[in-house]
Amino acid sequence: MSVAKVISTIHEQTENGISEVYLVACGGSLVDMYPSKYFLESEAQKVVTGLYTANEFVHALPKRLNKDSVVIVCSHGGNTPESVEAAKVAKQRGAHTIGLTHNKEAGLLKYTDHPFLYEWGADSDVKNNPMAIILELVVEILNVTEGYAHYEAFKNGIQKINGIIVEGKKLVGPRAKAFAEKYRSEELFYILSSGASFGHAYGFAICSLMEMQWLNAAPIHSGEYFHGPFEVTDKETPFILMMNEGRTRALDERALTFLNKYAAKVEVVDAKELGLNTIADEVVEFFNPVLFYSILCVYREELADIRNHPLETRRYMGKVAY
Ligand SMILES: O=P(O)(O)OC[C@H]1O[C@](O)(CO)[C@@H](O)[C@@H]1O
Repeated sequence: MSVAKVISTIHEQTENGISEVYLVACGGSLVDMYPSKYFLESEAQKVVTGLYTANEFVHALPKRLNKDSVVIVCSHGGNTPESVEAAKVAKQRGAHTIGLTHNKEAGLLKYTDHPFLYEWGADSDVKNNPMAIILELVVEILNVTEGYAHYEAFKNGIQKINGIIVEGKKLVGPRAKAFAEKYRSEELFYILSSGASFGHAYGFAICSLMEMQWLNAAPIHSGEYFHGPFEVTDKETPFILMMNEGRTRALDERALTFLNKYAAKVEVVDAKELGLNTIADEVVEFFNPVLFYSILCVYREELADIRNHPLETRRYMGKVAY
């Protein structure tokens, strides 16, 4: 079933229209949901949104959850116990569950009213990857519940984003190599961004650097940088700044101005330079994280290569009990 059909079907089944959207997952899958939380919190006047790591959803279930709620659960492998349990709990409460996974045998599907088996891999069009599908789901929810004035502009952006990424990857290829060469021996990185992309600052820190490279890392919201974190700025500490297109660019620019003055190890990934501004102004900000995820994959691959630490290497995950 298409995204639009799934949402209209759910909407017709509700008593008073969809009232809440809960976005629930773990790790990288949770990161993919952040742009949708940002979108709904920014654009919706009535629909309430919650973003939960799955185990917190299970242990601290929101009281608002009801039969007019939509719970979107994403699990790449489809069997993360916390995520499967979250879908089960949501279903028990009578909510409408949408499950996204790359595994057609996923345990998650047992508790999913509306499944999406998505594409994955470097060759897939990003509009068929979970981050874009979840964004489309929430755009559709907003459109059926309250109406969304920039619906067509958003749809247009969805058609454009993969082409922008293909060109962007070519542009950053040599830079990512130089980045890996320069930073190969660093053990700590701070990752800055804002708006819809803050989730990806968090994701690059916890998944790409901590999980996949066993490096220390922390995300910093570009706005929050001036409210504590900037005190650690010096010429030795590396910062990666993802600069957004759209309303929160001013926050990223302010951070850049300070970093240019007081830091020396600053890597900038700029959505404007990468051509994101060909997407309409009203919706462009929601596409920043889709771009940054793919572009930062080029950086992490170069880093993994030069450090001789494959991205799949794990010490604990799938090896010990936890
Ligand atoms: O998306 P899934 O399969 O539920 O996996 C969640 C897991 O995947 C990762 O995001 C990436 O390996 C882990 O952080 C997390 O434990």
